[in-house]
Amino acid sequence: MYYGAIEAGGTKFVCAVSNDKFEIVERVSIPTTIPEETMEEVYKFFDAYSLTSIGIGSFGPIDVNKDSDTYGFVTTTPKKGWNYFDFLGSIKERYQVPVAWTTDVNAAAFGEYKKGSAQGSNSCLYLTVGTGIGGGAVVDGNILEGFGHPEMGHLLIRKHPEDNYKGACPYHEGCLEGLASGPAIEGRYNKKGHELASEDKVWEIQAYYLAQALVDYTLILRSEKIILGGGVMKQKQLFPLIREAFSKQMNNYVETPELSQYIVDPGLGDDAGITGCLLLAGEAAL
Ligand SMILES: Nc1ncnc2c1ncn2[C@@H]1O[C@H](COP(=O)(O)OP(=O)(O)OP(=O)(O)O)[C@@H](O)[C@H]1O
Ligand SMILES: [Zn+2]
Repeated sequence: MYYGAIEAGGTKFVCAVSNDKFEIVERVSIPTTIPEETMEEVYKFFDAYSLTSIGIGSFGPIDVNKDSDTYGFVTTTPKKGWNYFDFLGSIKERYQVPVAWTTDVNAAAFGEYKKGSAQGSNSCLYLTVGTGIGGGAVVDGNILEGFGHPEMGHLLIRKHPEDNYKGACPYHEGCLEGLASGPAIEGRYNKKGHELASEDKVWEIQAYYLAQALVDYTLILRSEKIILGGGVMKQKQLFPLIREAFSKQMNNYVETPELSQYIVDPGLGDDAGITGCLLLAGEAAL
C-alpha cells in the first residue's frame, strides 16, 4: 500500500511515495517550469507505483472551494503557464484514486500538527517566510478554509520608523510579504538575506514586522503553536528577536503559551510540507 505526495512549490516540486506507515520509500525533486514539462516528470515518477491515494500541497493562490467552477485549479499566479491550470483535475484524470487538495502551507501545518512541533497540541499555525510569505492553520485536526484558503502573507502592517523601503508587493506595496519576504530584504539592502546574517539592524526590522503578524494571528486564532519555516527563518537569531518584539507589541493583552514554546521552528524541518501531503493522502484514503 503506497501513498503519493506532491509538494508543489514555485521553484520545485517535491514528489514522494510512502508505505502505509508514512515512511518515505522514494522521493524526487522536479524543477517547476511549465505544467506540460513538470507534470510529465510527476507522472513518470508516480506511474511506477500503484497508489492508494495522493495528497497535494500546492503553491497558490489555488481554488479550494468545492462549489467553484475552477475548484482544483492554480488560479491567479504570475507564474508563466500555471495561471488557471487544472492541477487537481490533471492528477485525478491520470490516477483514479482519492486526492487531497490544499495549499503548501496548509499541508505543512498539517504535517507539523501530526508529527512535528505541534504534536500533542489541538491547534497550530504554520508560516513560511521565503520568496513569498504564506500561512496555514489546523484546528482540532481540520485545516482552516472558508470561501477560499487563508492569505496570511498579505496583512497590512505598521512601518518600522527607520525603514524607508516602500515594499515589494505588486498589490499592496508595504504589506507583510512586501516588507518581510526574502525578496523584500534583498530589495531593501541589495543583498540576499544570508549575506546579511551579522547585520543586527536587518533582523531587528525583520522581527518587528513578523512579530506584528504574529500578534494579529494570535488575536484572531489563539492557536496553541506558531511554527515559522521557510528560507528566511534559517536565520535562527530571528526567533528570540521575534519573541521579544511580540511580547512588547502584545503588551500582555492576551495570554499565550510561554513564548519559547509558542513561537517555534518546524520539528520536521524542510520536510513539514511533504510529510503533511503524505498524511493528507492517508486521510483521503479513509
Ligand atoms: N539562510 C538564509 N538566510 C536568509 N534568507 C534566506 C536563506 N535561505 C534562503 N533565504 C531567502 O529565502 C527565499 C527563498 O525561500 P525558500 O527557500 O523558502 O524557497 P521558496 O522559493 O519560497 O520555496 P518554494 O520553492 O517552495 O516556492 C529567498 O529570497 C532567499 O534569499
Ligand atoms: Zn501584498
